[in-house]
Amino acid sequence: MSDTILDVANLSVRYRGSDAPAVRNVSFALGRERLGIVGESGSGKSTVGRALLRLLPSAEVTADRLQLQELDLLKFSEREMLRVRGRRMSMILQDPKFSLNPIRRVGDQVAEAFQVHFRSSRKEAKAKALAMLGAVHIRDPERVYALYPHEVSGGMGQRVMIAMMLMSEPGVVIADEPTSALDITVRLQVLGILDELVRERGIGLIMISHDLNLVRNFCDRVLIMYAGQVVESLPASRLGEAEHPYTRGLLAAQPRIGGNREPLKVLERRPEWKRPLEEMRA
Ligand SMILES: Nc1ncnc2c1ncn2[C@@H]1O[C@H](COP(=O)(O)OP(=O)(O)OP(=O)(O)O)[C@@H](O)[C@H]1O
Repeated sequence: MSDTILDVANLSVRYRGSDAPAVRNVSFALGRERLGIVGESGSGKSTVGRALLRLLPSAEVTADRLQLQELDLLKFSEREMLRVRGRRMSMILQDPKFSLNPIRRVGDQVAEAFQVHFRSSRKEAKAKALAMLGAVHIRDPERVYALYPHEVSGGMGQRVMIAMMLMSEPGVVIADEPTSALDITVRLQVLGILDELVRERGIGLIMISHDLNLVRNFCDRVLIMYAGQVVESLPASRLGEAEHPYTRGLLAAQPRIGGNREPLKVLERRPEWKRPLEEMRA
């Protein structure tokens, strides 16, 4: 891993009115790499992503450290966070339809992302938006610029969202299930674009997913979350050597093409799985 872009220590989140914290003592450092956060539904993955951007008005968020390059985010007011969100750290969500304004042309929305952050002229923002639509491999940027969100396919919409997010040249991108609504060929194209962001633009990418196989093949490192905690953290290439019983259970429950035709294993959760690997070893 190269130099640290984002450093998180003991991040915890409790939603108001809830007895148990949704996220407990999550720590990690992100470099110019692809970091996967994987875990079952409700394990707290998206809450981590939203807490980093402080998009949780109905929750109590605490941490010992939330450092984004030179910025100490723990000291930032809501007003100061407005300049961090989208500018220094961005998020891509599963369904672009919820993030795009349905009554405005997609190109104007991409251009606006530039105008807002850099206070540029409309002409300059349009030129930059067209270049960025080209950079995410949209073949005819002029034509796509003029389309409305309902006129673009899911994969094209996701590329438009990535272009919009890149306009501000963020250092960290959080992608929350960015490809789960896409078919397999389009999914591979979008993953290819995200991969380019890391290799060519040097961003740090956090890929939130429930798909262990995707994370194993795409990411450099993986954090495994269970019941709000990171129970194990390891290089993606060494996932097969995972030791935590929950991770081992997840791996055993993966369907395999071409494997023996056996009934798929069902994951039976145990109370002791709530202990991270280090505690189990101690
Ligand atoms: N706005 C909210 N108010 C109260 N509780 C919430 C809220 N959002 C999430 N939770 C709870 O926090 C826990 C973690 O949810 P989170 O969405 O982070 O999990 P996840 O791992 O991302 O799941 P999924 O894969 O289904 O998105 C869950 O128990 C969920 O019910």
